[in-house]
Amino acid sequence: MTTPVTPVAPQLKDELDIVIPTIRNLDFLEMWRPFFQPYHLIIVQDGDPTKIIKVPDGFDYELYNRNDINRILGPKASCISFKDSACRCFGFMVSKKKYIFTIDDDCFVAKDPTGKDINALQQHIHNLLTPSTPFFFNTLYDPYREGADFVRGYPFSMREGVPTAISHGLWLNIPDYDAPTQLVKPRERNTRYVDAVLTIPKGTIFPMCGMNLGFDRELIGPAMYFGLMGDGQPIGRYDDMWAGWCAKVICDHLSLGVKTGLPYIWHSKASNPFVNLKKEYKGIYWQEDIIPFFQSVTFSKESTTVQKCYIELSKMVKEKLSKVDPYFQKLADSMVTWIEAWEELNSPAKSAPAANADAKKK
Ligand SMILES: O=c1ccn([C@@H]2O[C@H](COP(=O)(O)OP(=O)(O)O[C@H]3O[C@@H](CO)[C@H](O)[C@H]3O)[C@@H](O)[C@H]2O)c(=O)[nH]1
Ligand SMILES: [Mn+2]
Repeated sequence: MTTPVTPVAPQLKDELDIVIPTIRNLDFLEMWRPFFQPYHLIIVQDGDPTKIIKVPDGFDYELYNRNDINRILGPKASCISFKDSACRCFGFMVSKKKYIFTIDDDCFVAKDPTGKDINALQQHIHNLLTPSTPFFFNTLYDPYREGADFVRGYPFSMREGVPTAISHGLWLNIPDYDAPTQLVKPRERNTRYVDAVLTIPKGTIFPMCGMNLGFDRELIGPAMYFGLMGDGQPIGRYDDMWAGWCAKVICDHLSLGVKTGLPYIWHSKASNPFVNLKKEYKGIYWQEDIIPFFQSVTFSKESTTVQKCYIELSKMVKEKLSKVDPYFQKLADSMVTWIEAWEELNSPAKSAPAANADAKKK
């Protein structure tokens, strides 16, 4: 008599939301169906709210357009960008789950060197459920991976690692290049599959790309604000970068880990480099001042939570970056509005369904 096999529920099935910003369509979900269907989707529809976005049958989702964002946040909706992928952070705010995976609608399932489809979500879950090693570099890469370990000389007192807050995945085919690089290398494609996951060392910031990204919302969610970008703003396509710089300095202060590397997705659309140049050119020269600012950031010992760090950081942004451009005063204020909105939607007092009651659900 064969013992019945109890189906194994997909890992973190009820603890993870998949957040997708879209101004196009969701046809890409068909390819991800085997990996994504068990999970709840939060779709943030950007652009014209009267446009109907078709969600393929069989997916459990909630969808928010600009009207929903305005209705739910009221005046605080001013901190959520319009006409930029930055709008995705609204999905982070309304989620009630511990983990988030966010992916762009032009990212598809990639194949590993053996030709096997890569379950990017599963790899992000592994990255997030295993510790990081920001204080001492392990030369054999991820020591928590099957078939790897800490190398000789790695202090045993540090082998427990720290909780992982962010898992940053990469991209085959169209790499995440800035507009100038896209312009000079229009046909360059990334074909290199590097089979590694690395912890980004403490004290090092990095360019976080939002198109294939996982994070622990309870550990770092309030820092994952994608800033004021797109319509009405002097800058675009620095949404994920801004969030990455803020999140990393806060992770360093709170002893949380950030990993980069596997999983890969297949990025299919090269956005228009001329349009991108117009969106990001200010960021390209502002960042020469922004990076030294973040490298100099230190938090007070009173900043013991992400929210407290973020508010302290907003004050530093206002004080030290406003001389770069008045935009940073507005951004600093929006950072505070973001935290206020986050607290409003996520404080225990506010019942979870209320925040999602307005969403189009299925
Ligand atoms: O106004 C907009 C534009 C786009 N979106 C949605 O956001 C993602 C990314 O859009 P796209 O693929 O066109 O952008 P890329 O140039 O490939 O990548 C940039 O986007 C960020 C990474 O996510 C980062 O700034 C760059 O890497 C898609 O899902 C679009 O539908 C939008 O919502 N609003
Ligand atoms: Mn893209």
